[in-house]
Amino acid sequence: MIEIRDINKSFDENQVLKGISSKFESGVTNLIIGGSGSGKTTLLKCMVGLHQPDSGSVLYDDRDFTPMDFQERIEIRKEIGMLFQGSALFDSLTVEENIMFPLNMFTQQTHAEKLDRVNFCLERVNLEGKNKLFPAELSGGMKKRVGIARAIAMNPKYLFCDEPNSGLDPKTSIVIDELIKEITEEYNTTTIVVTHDMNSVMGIGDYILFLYEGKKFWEGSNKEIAHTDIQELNDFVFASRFMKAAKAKF
Ligand SMILES: Nc1ncnc2c1ncn2[C@@H]1O[C@H](COP(=O)(O)OP(=O)(O)OP(=O)(O)O)[C@@H](O)[C@H]1O
Repeated sequence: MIEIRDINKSFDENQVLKGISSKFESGVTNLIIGGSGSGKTTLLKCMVGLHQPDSGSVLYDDRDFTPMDFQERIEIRKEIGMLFQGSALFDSLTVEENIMFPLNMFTQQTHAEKLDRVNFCLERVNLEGKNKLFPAELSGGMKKRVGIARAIAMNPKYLFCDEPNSGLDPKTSIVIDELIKEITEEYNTTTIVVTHDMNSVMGIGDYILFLYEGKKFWEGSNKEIAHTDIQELNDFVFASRFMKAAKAKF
């Protein structure tokens, strides 16, 4: 479980995060949603230590991450898997080398042990045998799956996904969403997904945190979101004519 308490973050005069508190449970998919510029990525970066919040705390299973120095954070960092926007694979490395990267960095395992783990992760994302391909030889959906395989290589307790569906067609997006949900439930990870994708919200949003102008505006599940009367949330989630019509049928 990850808890954030009263997170504030400004860039010069621009206060981007305004006192955000929330709890993200393990074994469920937690989504952070909100319009462009509402502070989603900044919050994610504050949580993983890429930004230092001005005030507030981030607790990983009761371990306060915020006051820790670089060295102290390493233990928690080893427990974090990240799926970056655009997959962020190393183009000059093969699929196998990409997935092995965190194992080389953080473990003392033998090559055979690391290869076993790579093969296990590749199988888990349905890409067995693709070890020697380079990212340029993969489709967008395959790249995301390799990104997920790399993110789970260290058997993480915490999984962060930044816009996992960006650039994917709707069908492939659902495959990626389902994979994230399955992995979360199978390994009981605390999973946090930043997304714009309303199919993800309705499909896998066990817990949803809606940010609006840097504030926590609403929290709840995908079942509850269909019945909310909050104008700002409705305008965001049910923005299209199709979604408005679909909502009327819930
Ligand atoms: N490193 C930075 N320096 C200065 N301002 C920043 C920085 N990072 C983000 N901001 C500002 O913080 C605000 C929120 O940005 P953020 O990227 O967190 O929003 P977002 O909700 O993730 O948006 P999007 O959905 O478009 O990715 C924006 O006004 C942005 O310009």
